[in-house]
Amino acid sequence: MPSGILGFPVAPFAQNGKLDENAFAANLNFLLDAEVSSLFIACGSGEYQSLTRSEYQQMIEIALSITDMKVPVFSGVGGQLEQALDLAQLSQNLGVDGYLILPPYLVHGEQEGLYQYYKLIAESTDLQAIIYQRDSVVFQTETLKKLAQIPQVVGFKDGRGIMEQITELKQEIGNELVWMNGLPFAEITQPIYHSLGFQSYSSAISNYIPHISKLFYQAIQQDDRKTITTLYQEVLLPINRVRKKRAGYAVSLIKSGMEIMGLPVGESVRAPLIPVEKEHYQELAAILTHTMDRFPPT
Ligand SMILES: O=CCCC(=O)C(=O)O
Repeated sequence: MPSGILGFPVAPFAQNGKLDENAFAANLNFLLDAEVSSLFIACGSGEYQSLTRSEYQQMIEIALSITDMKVPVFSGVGGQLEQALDLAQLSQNLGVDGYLILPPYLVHGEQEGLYQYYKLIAESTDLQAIIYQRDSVVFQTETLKKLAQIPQVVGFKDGRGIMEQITELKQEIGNELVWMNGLPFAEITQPIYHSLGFQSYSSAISNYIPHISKLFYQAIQQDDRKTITTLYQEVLLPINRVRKKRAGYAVSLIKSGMEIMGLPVGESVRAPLIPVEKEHYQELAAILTHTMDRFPPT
């Protein structure tokens, strides 16, 4: 199971709205050069909800080809149950190492229903399965305990940030799972999650300023409070303030950050996401200019 900084590439779309395979490959190579511990393909930042089945397959095939087993590759599966089961099988057939099970869409489930949804998907293949708590899903301890008993279930990723709940989950279930911080801008809360024993997190900014991700991760590991505070004040909190200005900026701001840093991605996102507005784009550009001046990549 991966630990440390988890890479979550985007799904670049060309001017014609189609998946830009070359830009996607460039994003993957950039993340590999940044030494992320693993790649999570077609998840939230990869606009899972908007991909066609063939785009999904293309992204996984490109990722497996480029990584060439250098790092583990996980895919996103979820939403409508039958689609999730189909994509889980496709992921296994293509050769991924595991998948992140995203929540169901449109409906809120009772605990028993959530248990059955994640169990059916996790048991549908032999792959490593990571339970992703986000949006409509909040697990009770007993539910996650039962899921942790499923052999394929190896990890839990939190995207809700309910501190009391995840403290109890971690204390009650412990080392039966690998624990990951999966909040939209995980660096912001990672010092807290680290203290709870969550050693890994999905890093959106590793798509465009990976040296900051690594600097921050190392500062947390070494309890270097001075560096943590400096990065919070000068980089992370300013970016997060822009991210919070519009729904969906957790994804579209990644593409703008990559565009500003000269990475070939294009800014288009698929509805209901919206591209970053000019004013916010300029705010992010100013933050990144300051970031590169103050913390140049070594
Ligand atoms: O990129 C940050 C969050 C990534 C994530 O959890 C997802 O893509 O689902």
